[in-house]
Amino acid sequence: MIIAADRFRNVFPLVTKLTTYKKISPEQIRHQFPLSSRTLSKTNISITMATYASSILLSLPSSLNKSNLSWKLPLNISFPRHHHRRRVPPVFVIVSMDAKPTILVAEKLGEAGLDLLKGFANVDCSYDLSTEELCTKISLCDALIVRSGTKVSREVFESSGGRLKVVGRAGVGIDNVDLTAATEHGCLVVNAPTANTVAAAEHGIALLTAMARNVAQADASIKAGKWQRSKYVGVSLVGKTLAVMGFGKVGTEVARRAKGLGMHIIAHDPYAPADRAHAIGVDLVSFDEAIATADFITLHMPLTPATSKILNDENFAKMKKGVRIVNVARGGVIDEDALVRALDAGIVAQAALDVFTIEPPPKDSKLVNHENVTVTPHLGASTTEAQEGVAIEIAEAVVGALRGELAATAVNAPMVPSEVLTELKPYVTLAEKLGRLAVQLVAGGSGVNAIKVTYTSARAPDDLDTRLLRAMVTKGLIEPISSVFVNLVNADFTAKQRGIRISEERVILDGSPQKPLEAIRVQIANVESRFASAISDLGQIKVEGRVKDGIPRLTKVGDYDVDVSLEGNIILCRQVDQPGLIGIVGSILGEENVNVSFMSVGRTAPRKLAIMTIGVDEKPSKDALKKIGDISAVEEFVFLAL
Ligand SMILES: NC(=O)c1ccc[n+]([C@@H]2O[C@H](COP(=O)([O-])OP(=O)(O)OC[C@H]3O[C@@H](n4cnc5c(N)ncnc54)[C@H](O)[C@@H]3O)[C@@H](O)[C@H]2O)c1
Ligand SMILES: O=C(O)[C@H](O)COP(=O)(O)O
Repeated sequence: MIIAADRFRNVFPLVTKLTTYKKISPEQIRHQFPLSSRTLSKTNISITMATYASSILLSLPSSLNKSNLSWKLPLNISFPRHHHRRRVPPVFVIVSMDAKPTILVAEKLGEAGLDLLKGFANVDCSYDLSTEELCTKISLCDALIVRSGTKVSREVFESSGGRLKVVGRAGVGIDNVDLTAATEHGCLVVNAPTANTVAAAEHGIALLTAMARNVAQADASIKAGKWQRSKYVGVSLVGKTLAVMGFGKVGTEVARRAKGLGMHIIAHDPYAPADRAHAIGVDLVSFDEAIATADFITLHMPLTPATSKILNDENFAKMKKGVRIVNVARGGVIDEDALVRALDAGIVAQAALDVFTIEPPPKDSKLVNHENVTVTPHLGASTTEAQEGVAIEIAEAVVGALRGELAATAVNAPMVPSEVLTELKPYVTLAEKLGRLAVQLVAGGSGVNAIKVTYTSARAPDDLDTRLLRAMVTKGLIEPISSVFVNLVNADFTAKQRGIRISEERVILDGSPQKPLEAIRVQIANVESRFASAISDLGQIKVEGRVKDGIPRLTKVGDYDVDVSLEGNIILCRQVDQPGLIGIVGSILGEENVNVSFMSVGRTAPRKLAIMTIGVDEKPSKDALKKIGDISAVEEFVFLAL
């Protein structure tokens, strides 16, 4: 008997000439035949002997030409001897006879994208799968496409048994995909970062106007048989100040549209170039100014450790009484309990929310049920047009990745030849951390657009491929301030898209070229710094590092020499060099139970200005940082997370 998955019916006529067959689904096959078996590889045919005495699973690789199959089964298989003794006819379970890969589409995808996929692969559209069902199916799939509703957890990668090569996220945010697990399982993750921008911006405007005119509440009221004209008097938008928090792709499009409504637009984005904002008549302002002057606030920043619950009790208290808030970014950027308190206190007059910390939110959520709150179920990207665009963008990315092409929207680390990686590993870490440090030294409102990376090395340029290092500097520069994930594949693309120019310079040293590099320097031009001492005499933020005994170390900040290992978090202080200061700072941190991993002082001359570098395992509280700032000898300081 031959048991085969339904999609191989096109080959059944061949088979049925020899025997009878029964159609069952791949899940039934897995269920019926435990496949924890050994795999034999013979020529290009892999044969798995199921542990079931009378079953054999054939898995024919996609490279095999079907017309070559002679059906002289069992080809190279020798049956377990007891088969013959017991005269049990063998059961052949055919799970893959097809030249095409299989793509599982686990959430609804636009037709144009599906057509593109179908031209290349077997496409299995199965929606609303439970985790168990997804884990069962995944072992038969080469690629998986999801939106934000499917959790692609470690369990999914483990269940794939190594077959899953690509996960495509049909949208921007990939918080639902376990990237670490994907990378560990050698699975590329790609997303579609641009096709839903306009849809998200339009939804932001829809919520803004619907909220201001009580559209949802009035609609519910009239449907409940009421006619409450005076209850639902709204507010006008024209002439009001709208603060756009996060001036990236979506924020910029919201700003453009709100200008057309006659609103006055300000924006806060520590990393957006001011000239791009000015070009559309928007002023970039500080966070505090934005929230204190706005009549309406619209959120468009990514969810990162720095933006998590950024709208909290403390910041609601700084807002104009009666402010109105729109969120189509991520639920986690608002402290939802604090928002309920601010609504009850009348600080926030209304809120319109598309996204929630937990999705779907609990039925009894006070926030969702608040009468001054308008909600939609994460619909920002849900227009026909955006979903067609996203579907095409993701289908092209997934097909390209399955073909082995480099993906411009890859979000996790690509494979790097192991010899290259082994040699460059500490420099890769150094490059990323220098990028992270440099961008955190930029003062809000400065914009980041001109970066220079200098490599000092005794190697000839041809013997040192700096693409990986440049990508890692870019990753360090962009990831702390964005929802974008950067790697070797997408680094240049991402930098260009954000208007960041990265130039490279090589300084060739005399001497032994044994070490790939002596030092890496990262400079950011045309910006102000949160830590003035980080500005070099050339007027640029400058950080430099070296690898010593395999450990990446920071060796220069601005024109000051320092020497600290790049791990944990760092507090940089500029102070007048004097005895006892290290002790004072140490005890402030000690009182807070913040573990100090190292302290080092680099000075220009005894009792003159010095830079103290303090490594801390935890982030000190605001109070502790303030106490450090209040020490009279401390002229400036900054906390930097690595
Ligand atoms: N509701 C939806 O369906 C929907 C659709 C698309 C995007 N989104 C979400 O919207 C957000 C923005 O998406 P995008 O495509 O514009 O991303 P983007 O990366 O283009 O823009 C994000 C901007 O936020 C800025 N930023 C970073 N940290 C900041 C901070 N602390 N304060 C202010 N600004 C900060 C960045 O510099 C960047 O310019 C993301 O969270 C994304 O997941 C939601
Ligand atoms: O991150 C995104 O692209 C948006 O939040 C849209 O998510 P969705 O594809 O689940 O609508």
